[in-house]
Amino acid sequence: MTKHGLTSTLREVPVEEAIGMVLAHDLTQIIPGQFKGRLFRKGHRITHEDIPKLLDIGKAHIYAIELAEDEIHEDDAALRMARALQGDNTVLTDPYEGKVSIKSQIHGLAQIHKPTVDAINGLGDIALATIKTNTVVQPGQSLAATRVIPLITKQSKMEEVERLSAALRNPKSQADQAVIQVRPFIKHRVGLITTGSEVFHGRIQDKFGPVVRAKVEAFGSEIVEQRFVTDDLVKIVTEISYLRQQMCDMILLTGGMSVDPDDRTPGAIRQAGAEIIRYGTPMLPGSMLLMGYLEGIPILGLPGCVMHDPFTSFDVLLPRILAGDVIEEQDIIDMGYGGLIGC
Ligand SMILES: Nc1nc2c(c(=O)[nH]1)N[C@H]1C(S)=C(S)[C@@H](COP(=O)(O)OP(=O)(O)OC[C@H]3O[C@@H](n4cnc5c(N)ncnc54)[C@H](O)[C@@H]3O)O[C@H]1N2
Ligand code: MOO
Repeated sequence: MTKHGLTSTLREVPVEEAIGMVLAHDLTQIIPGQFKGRLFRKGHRITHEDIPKLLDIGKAHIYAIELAEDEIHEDDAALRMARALQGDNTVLTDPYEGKVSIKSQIHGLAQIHKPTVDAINGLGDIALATIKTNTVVQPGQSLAATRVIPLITKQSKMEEVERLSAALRNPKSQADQAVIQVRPFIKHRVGLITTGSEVFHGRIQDKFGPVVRAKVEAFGSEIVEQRFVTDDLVKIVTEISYLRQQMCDMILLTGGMSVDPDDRTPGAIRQAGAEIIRYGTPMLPGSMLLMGYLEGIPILGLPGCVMHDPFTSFDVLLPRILAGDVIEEQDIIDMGYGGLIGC
């Protein structure tokens, strides 16, 4: 019995009979003047092709580990864990040195269930490292890696990982979720309203529209129409109604979001009948952003920094909305912790 409560034993085996067995120690090869290093590492599972290589370094016998009934090799354990964790739009790498990576197959939004990740890492002997939930990922990007710390571990640990993962699954319901999955972006028809008399009267060129358009298009959605309007509450409300009639399924307004007398945008969004989730978002930059819903469609007031700063509260909310999340007040509150980007 080892400190991990294992009962596996060491056995001396002729190499010809060792296929499929697990090497109990590193094996070093030395070719004078050319190479000195590890030929096989401890834990390697011996294959048919290994036999001549072992005979070449003078090994007629090796020490192999014989697993007890309730034990599992690190590679099998890592794979079994990864299979239990993986959900939609993910692929697994082959196990290597007790590690399996879970990667995204698509451009989408990573969804990682933190309470389950924490519970798994609480079990001991196994490590599950993940990226943060709601991260935008590209095809091939790693989402998580599982690793078994000892060479051999108890099957019961894997059963616990499978039990924790299965507890989240509910295939017949909307709430069905894997511990690690990626959601695709849904194509939205976005309407854009650019406020500001200086832009409307042509005193300055619109710099906001191109920035917002590029961000929306990066997720596969489109700006179907951009409307320009002065700092007039009634006129802004009229433009919101117009875009609603054009069957836009998301409305964005730029400018006029702070405290100057000409900042009419938050008032207009309210006047249009939107439910305001939050005006004021605890992130810098992006603190003056307004998140609301108008007849169920997302409506956002974007402050000036969205045009200027590369990453703001808009870059947190936009991918979530386009992946189909309905933003609640708690989501906005949660953005403050870690939300100081620089301003
Ligand atoms: N006393 C306070 N002042 C400011 C606050 C505050 O809380 N209290 N917040 C600051 C923050 S944070 C931001 S962000 C800005 C918010 O700006 P607004 O959204 O109100 O933007 P505007 O005042 O309309 O314009 C700011 C600036 O950007 C130019 N602009 C606006 N739209 C366009 C466009 N489409 N193309 C080109 N340039 C544009 C505009 O001419 C102004 O120069 O407020 C801070 N102040
Ligand atoms: O809302 Mo400002 O938008 O933080 O720079």
